Amino acid sequence: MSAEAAGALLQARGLSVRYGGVVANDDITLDVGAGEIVGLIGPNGAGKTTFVDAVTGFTKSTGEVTMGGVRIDGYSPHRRRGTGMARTWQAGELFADLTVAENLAVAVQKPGLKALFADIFTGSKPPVKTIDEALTMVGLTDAADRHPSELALGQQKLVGVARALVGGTKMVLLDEPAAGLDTHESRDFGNELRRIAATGIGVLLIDHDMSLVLDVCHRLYVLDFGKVIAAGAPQEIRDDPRVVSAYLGSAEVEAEVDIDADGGPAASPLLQKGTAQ
Ligand SMILES: Nc1ncnc2c1ncn2[C@@H]1O[C@H](COP(=O)(O)OP(=O)(O)OP(=O)(O)O)[C@@H](O)[C@H]1O
Repeated sequence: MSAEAAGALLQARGLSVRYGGVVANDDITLDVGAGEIVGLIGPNGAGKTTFVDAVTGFTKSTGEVTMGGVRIDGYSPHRRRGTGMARTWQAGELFADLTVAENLAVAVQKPGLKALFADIFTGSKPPVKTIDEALTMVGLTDAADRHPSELALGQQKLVGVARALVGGTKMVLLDEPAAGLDTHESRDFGNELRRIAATGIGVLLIDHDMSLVLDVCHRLYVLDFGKVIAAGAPQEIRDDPRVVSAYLGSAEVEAEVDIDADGGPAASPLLQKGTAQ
C-alpha cells in the first residue's frame, strides 16, 4: 500500500536544493508512511544526503515538507525534531567513553548551557524509560551499561539507530547506517529495521548495500543527478534499465538482468555492483 493511500507520515513535495551552480535536489516528491521502510538510493553524489539535510532542516531548500499533514518546511531543525522526525549522520560515530545508555541520553539532553545548569541543580535525569524502549526496539537491552568498543560493529550501528529513536520518534531518516557491515551483520540489521517499522515508525533508508535495501524496503526511490529517475517496489527497481545504467554507467551494463527462478535478486547487476561506494 502506498504511503499516500495510507496517509503519509512524511511527505516532500517538489523539494529542491541548490549549492551554487549545482542542483543537488531537483523537484523531489517522496513520501513515507507509518510503519513503512522506504529506500532512497542512487550513485555517489546523486543527492541522497542532501535530501535528508533538506527534510530535517539542515540545509536550505524550496518546496514543501509535511509531517503528519503539518507543513514544517519553515521550521528550524530543532522544531522539526519536535514533530517526531530524527536522523542519523553518515559519520555516526558513538562516544567511545560513554556507555550505550549514555550515548542515547546525549540525544535527549536539552541543548544549551541553561539546560545544562538546570540539570546540574535540579538533578533531572534523561527519560530512562525512553532509552530502555529504544534499546529494546533494536534488541540491545543487555548492552545499556557496556561501551561501544565492547559491541560488534552491527550492534554499534544499531546503537546509532536507537539514538535516533529516543524521544518520541515517529520517523527516522537513516543515512548509510549499514556501512561497513558484512553480509551476516547486514541481514541482522535488516531484521531489526523491520521490527522498528512494525511498531509503526516510518523509516527512510539510504544505503549502498543493495542486498539490504532490496530485501528490507517496501518501496524505493532512485536519485540520479538530484532527480528521482525511478520509484516503485524493489523488484521493479532492480530490473529497471535506467537504474542499472545510473549505477553502473551505461558502458558497463552488459549483463542481462537475470532473476533467479525463485524470484531472488541474486543475479541483478545492481547486486553485483551493490556495495560500490
Ligand atoms: N555543502 C555543500 N556545498 C556544495 N555542494 C554540495 C554540498 N553538499 C553536497 N554538495 C553537492 O551536492 C551533490 C549531492 O551530494 P550528496 O552528498 O547529497 O550526494 P549523495 O547521494 O548523498 O552521495 P554519497 O552516496 O556519496 O553520500 C554533489 O554534487 C555534492 O558535491
